Amino acid sequence: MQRVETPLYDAAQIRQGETQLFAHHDSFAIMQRAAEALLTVINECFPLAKHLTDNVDENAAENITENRAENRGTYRVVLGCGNNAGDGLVLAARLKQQGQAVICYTVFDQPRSQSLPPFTGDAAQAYQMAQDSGVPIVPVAKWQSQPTDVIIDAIFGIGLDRPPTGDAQWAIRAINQANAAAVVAVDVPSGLRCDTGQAYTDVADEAGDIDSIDSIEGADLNAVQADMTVTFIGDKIGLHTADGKGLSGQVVVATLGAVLPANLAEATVVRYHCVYHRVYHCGADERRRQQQLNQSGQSRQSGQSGQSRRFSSGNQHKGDFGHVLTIGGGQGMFGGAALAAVSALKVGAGKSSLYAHPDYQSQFHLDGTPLYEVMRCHDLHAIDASICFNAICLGPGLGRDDWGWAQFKTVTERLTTNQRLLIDADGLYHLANSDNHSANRLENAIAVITPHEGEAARLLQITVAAVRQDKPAIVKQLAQTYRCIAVLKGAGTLISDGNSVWINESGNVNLATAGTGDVLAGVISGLLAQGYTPLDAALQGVYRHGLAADDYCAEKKRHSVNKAGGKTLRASDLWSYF
Ligand SMILES: NC(=O)C1=CN([C@@H]2O[C@H](COP(=O)(O)OP(=O)(O)OC[C@H]3O[C@@H](n4cnc5c(N)ncnc54)[C@H](OP(=O)(O)O)[C@@H]3O)[C@@H](O)[C@H]2O)[C@@H](O)CC1
Ligand SMILES: [K+]
Repeated sequence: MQRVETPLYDAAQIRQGETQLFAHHDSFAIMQRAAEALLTVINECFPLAKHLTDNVDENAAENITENRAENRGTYRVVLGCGNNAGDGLVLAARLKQQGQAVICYTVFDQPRSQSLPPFTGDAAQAYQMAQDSGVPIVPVAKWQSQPTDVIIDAIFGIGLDRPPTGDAQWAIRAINQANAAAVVAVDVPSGLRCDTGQAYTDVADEAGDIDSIDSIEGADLNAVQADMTVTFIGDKIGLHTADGKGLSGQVVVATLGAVLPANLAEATVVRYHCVYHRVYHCGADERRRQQQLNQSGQSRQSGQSGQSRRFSSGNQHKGDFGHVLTIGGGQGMFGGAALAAVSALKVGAGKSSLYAHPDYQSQFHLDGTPLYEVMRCHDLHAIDASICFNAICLGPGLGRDDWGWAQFKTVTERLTTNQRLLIDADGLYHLANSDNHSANRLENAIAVITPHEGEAARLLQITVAAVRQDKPAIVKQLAQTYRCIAVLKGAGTLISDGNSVWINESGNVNLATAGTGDVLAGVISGLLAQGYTPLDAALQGVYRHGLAADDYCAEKKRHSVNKAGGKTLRASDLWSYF
């Protein structure tokens, strides 16, 4: 499988790109290029309204009908006070020149002196251009809820540095509630922090305790929900993770002629997706090499592209594909461990064993169905995990009680060098509560940890709100602190080896369902057992897990961003799509 990576940048790096551009080009010409890129995308993607609802006031409907009869669209451009607004103003002028019905709304007060333009620099020139083209420019107080083809959000771009308040906040809400066929964000959806993907909210951002997601769940986002974002100079981190993944819609990059560093090592964060070759063939030499690696317990060197050690000569034994031991399933919590153990098999592990609470030792069942394919492990002390198992998956449904803690201790105290280990769920709870000894032992193991935001907060002894403030930095910190590969789960899941950060492209809101994390733990463990490096196992596991959810949605004809909020996926549904 080949991994395709594209660099993502933060605002400071984008500003460097701007500086390079301005050394050779007039800055207003660059703004015009930005507007031209917006115009092209809007004309191609949203050629007149398609989805106006019936629920509109009559006058507005007449206007729309009139415009439609003349083959004209209606466009509303909402302006802030900086160059993001400048882009919007030039776009408005160009739309007007094309004969479209366009109106601009300003969210900031007009200057006290009417002789001064409300904008400065390039945005002032853009304002003049829009006025000369006859574009009406009115305060946002005149906003009426009437249907529109396209709303263009040009309030804030990379210059946003504090929560939107007053008219800006009001305008963001108005855009989100508007009856528009599409909302196009200029550069960045307003209210979204482009470096981290965290949106401002209507409640204090510092709210939230360690491990408590609920305390800040449900806050209204104070940011524009876009269908499409046309972003300039280079692609931005915040458009692909955390709140940004859902708020940005489809992202289109217009470089405007800027050349940012192509060397991925220079970019702090990359976005990736994987290209699949469904059948892996390899010759005798490769098989021999894989056997040697197996025997020595060494990991395969990772590269830009990771190839599976699986091969399809048709002459392999199930032992050739790795054996996973899942340790979990405390009292009343068997389901998570079972999901993980089966998932390891679904991604190609040869064998899967499960060590669970004695309550479950007689027979393994999931939803009433016996798990024939999962073997029982009876005594953790009696095994030498490094010999019997190629990977250990520690934590799904383990429980936070004494039994769970005892199993955690048994495993971590017996970790041998190069033991392949994934820690998830309650395993992470115990890791956070154990002394540094356990973290140090992870250094010797080939380890992957898979926390969600709450677990990450606990592992770093900070609040969930602090995790959300900068997830790219947090995932790196997790990898460095625990000396392993860290996977920070959520929209736009992040993976880090302590140096670089990857953002996964696959997956959708349906994955926010009980048990999907257990499936991911099993998937990554299954790949670890097959000989993937921990980084490849994490990257490919997260990608394949997301892709399975995307395939599920495509098949059920349910879209990944479901504005109605309906979620129908059950964790075990993913198995059919691996
Ligand atoms: N330069 C280029 O090459 C190109 C630039 N381009 C475009 O320019 C955009 C960047 O423009 P920008 O720097 O003027 O910042 P922008 O995002 O418009 O914000 C304006 C000002 O708002 C203010 N402010 C911030 N937060 C606030 C808040 N919550 N509430 C109220 N005010 C707030 C803050 O000013 P302050 O009030 O702090 O003085 C800030 O400076 C970029 O995203 C792209 O679209 C493209 O044309 C491509 C070429
Ligand atoms: K914007």
